[in-house]
Amino acid sequence: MAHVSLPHDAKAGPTKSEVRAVLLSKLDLTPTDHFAEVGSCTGAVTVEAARRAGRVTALERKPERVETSRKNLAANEVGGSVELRESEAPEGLPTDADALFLGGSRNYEAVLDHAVEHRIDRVVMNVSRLEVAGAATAAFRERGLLDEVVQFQVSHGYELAGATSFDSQNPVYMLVGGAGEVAADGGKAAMDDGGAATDGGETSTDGDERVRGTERSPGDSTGGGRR
Ligand SMILES: C[S@@+](CC[C@H](N)C(=O)[O-])C[C@H]1O[C@@H](n2cnc3c(N)ncnc32)[C@H](O)[C@@H]1O
Repeated sequence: MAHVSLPHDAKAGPTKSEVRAVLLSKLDLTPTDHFAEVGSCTGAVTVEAARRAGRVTALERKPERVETSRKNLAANEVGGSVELRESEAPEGLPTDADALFLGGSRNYEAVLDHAVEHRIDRVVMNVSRLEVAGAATAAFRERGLLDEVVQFQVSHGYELAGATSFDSQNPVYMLVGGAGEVAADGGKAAMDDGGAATDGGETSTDGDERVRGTERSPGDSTGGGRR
């Protein structure tokens, strides 16, 4: 897959290429998918998504960043399948998306409500701030959306005195899940379970809260996992 070229920058973003690689593996986009994005900013994720999904609807609340997205999409010869909307989600979100990425966190609870209401199959949110990560994790769990919480940090090597040292990027918290299998009760049962699980670990045998995940180690205690 071609490199993403970003000749136009914004005051935020881009989502770094290694983070995008993990994000794209979680979103698992196919040519039949309609992908919705909250916070296109530089358009780095939008470009990669447009190369994989059949349709992309990308929202950005700041008009100058919509322009930046538009120019970077053009620089990567991506366009036809992408609808860029200047809008603050959940306003402007499509109701028929198969996958949703929250790159911006404003109104994220209402955005997650939209995902539940419209049964969006894959939902991923990237967070860099610790407090927001905690609150967003709870919001995913309360809605029965949470499959995985992934935290990672990328460092780039550089040469120092004939050896290799590293520059590290900020840690990323990636919340991964979806509403494709949320029960008809709107996730209420999962919410009730979540209530039990957020009691400071008192109900957990190993003091370790676990989410419904797909790739678990043998010692993991919870079952289920959608994919
Ligand atoms: C960290 S940047 C996203 C970076 C982007 N993924 C990229 O690669 O350039 C977050 C962006 O989300 C936008 N944003 C935050 N909340 C939003 C919302 N509810 N609706 C639309 N845009 C939002 C911000 O204006 C900002 O441009």
